[in-house]
Amino acid sequence: MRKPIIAGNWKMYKTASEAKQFVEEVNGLVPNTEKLDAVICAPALFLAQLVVSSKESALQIGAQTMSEQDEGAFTGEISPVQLADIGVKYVIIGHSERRQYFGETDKSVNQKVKAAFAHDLVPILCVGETLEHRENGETGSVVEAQVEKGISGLSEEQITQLVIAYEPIWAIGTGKTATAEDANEVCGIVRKKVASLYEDQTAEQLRIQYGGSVKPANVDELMGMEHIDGALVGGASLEVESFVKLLEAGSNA
Ligand SMILES: O=C[C@H](O)COP(=O)(O)O
Repeated sequence: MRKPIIAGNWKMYKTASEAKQFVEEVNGLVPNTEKLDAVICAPALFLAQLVVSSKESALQIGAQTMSEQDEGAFTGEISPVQLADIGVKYVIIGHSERRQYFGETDKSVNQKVKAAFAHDLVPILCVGETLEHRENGETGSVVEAQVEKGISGLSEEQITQLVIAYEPIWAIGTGKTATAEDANEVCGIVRKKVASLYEDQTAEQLRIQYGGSVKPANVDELMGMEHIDGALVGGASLEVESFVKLLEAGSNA
């Protein structure tokens, strides 16, 4: 039985006071922690404050990206050492916006995933195809390649702790959701790929999220699918009401 994980990705939204207020409101509304991992991945600027604000609750705080380096002359970067030191638990790695706008590659994504594990952060490794890939029938091969390169060199144990988020790029922020069946099919491809590289029981423990216009209206159907263990949520994680509804759906899945 895989524990569901609902993670909000706030991207570059909210001010410090809005972020603090959100977390304080959500704190008491996070459902049973035995049944769900609830995470907010906030802008780096707010992480330290939010770790403190969420201390008494089950809400966990994640970063949206990080450097693969522990330290050094890398202006503007934030290291896994620094994230772990302030109590951050999760980090999104290789989000399609990072790949598209900030030049992240499968190679750098793999280095970041390894660096996260080296500092006891849980990486949420993002993969997903463009609309063009999908229309050309390349979804499976594109996602398989991203998975294989992204997890290269990880141990069996690390795979059981890893989270992979399947996010079709054409569904991000567009209001277009993959059908639950299509999303499940690709998440199944991800699991099968991992099973071809690791033990079957390891692949069975891997948690796979779907991301792309997840909202209260479609989350139940998505969470009901065999290979979908959670959601990585942008827009609908920005409002307390909709985020809490997603958490409830996750804990009932
Ligand atoms: O990381 C989250 C995804 O990019 C999905 O964003 P969205 O829920 O706004 O479509």
